[in-house]
Amino acid sequence: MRIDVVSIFPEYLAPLELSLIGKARQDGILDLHVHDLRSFTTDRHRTVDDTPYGGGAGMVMKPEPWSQALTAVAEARRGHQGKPVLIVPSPAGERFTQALAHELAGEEHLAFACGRYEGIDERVIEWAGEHFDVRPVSLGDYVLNGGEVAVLAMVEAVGRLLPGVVGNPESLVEESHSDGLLEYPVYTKPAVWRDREVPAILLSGNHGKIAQWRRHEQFRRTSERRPDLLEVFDAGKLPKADRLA
Ligand SMILES: N#Cc1ccccc1Cn1ccc2ccc(-c3cc(N)[nH]n3)cc21
Repeated sequence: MRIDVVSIFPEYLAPLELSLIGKARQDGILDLHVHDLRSFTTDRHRTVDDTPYGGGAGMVMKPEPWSQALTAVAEARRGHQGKPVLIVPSPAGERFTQALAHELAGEEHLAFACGRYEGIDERVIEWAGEHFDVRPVSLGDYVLNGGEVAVLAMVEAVGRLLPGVVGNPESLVEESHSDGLLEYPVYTKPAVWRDREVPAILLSGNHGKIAQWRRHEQFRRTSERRPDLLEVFDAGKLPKADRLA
């Protein structure tokens, strides 16, 4: 997979050189390119923002540097099938979920446009639709100062799903949200720590009972912490009788 990220703070994406994503880049699984939006400006001051039409606080990102940057990104993949996906982090986007991470992990090429200030001139989003499948995406119902933090999270969530990135693919199966539920609690040595014991069932060696206990814990946790997920789960999946299977 190729990933292009455009930002006025390219150094914000440096953490993507570390750990599993960094190794995926070294292994050639992930081909990540970070572009400084200011390198696509033409004025002496390398201007990327201006005052908003209609007034209001803050500044808005100018359209022309973005069109130059995104054209360069689209041309980097010319000749490949279909339109690349352009993810535009935004408080006004569709919610980023594990399901969307899986969908994006199936793409050949992802581009991310990191806005700042009060956002990117809306005409860029409209124009970009000629060259990309444009997806405004929200990390959650809170406001960040820009798109970079959201891109770090999304690149990690998508990258770890690519074959060969996570050592044991089995670990991707039972984690939170993979089956619509939160994951069960995990424990390791010592068996007793500060007078707190590991649940005895986990030391029993009875794998059927352990699986049953873990499933029950998934439902208990999800019911306590994210009852909204249970509604979705119930609407779409197992009959109640199997819920604690
Ligand atoms: N746009 C905007 C905006 C609007 C009002 C106030 C502050 C901003 C800052 N901002 C500029 C770019 C940008 C990108 C993504 C987010 C973002 C995503 C999630 N999930 N929260 N915040 C915010 C971003």
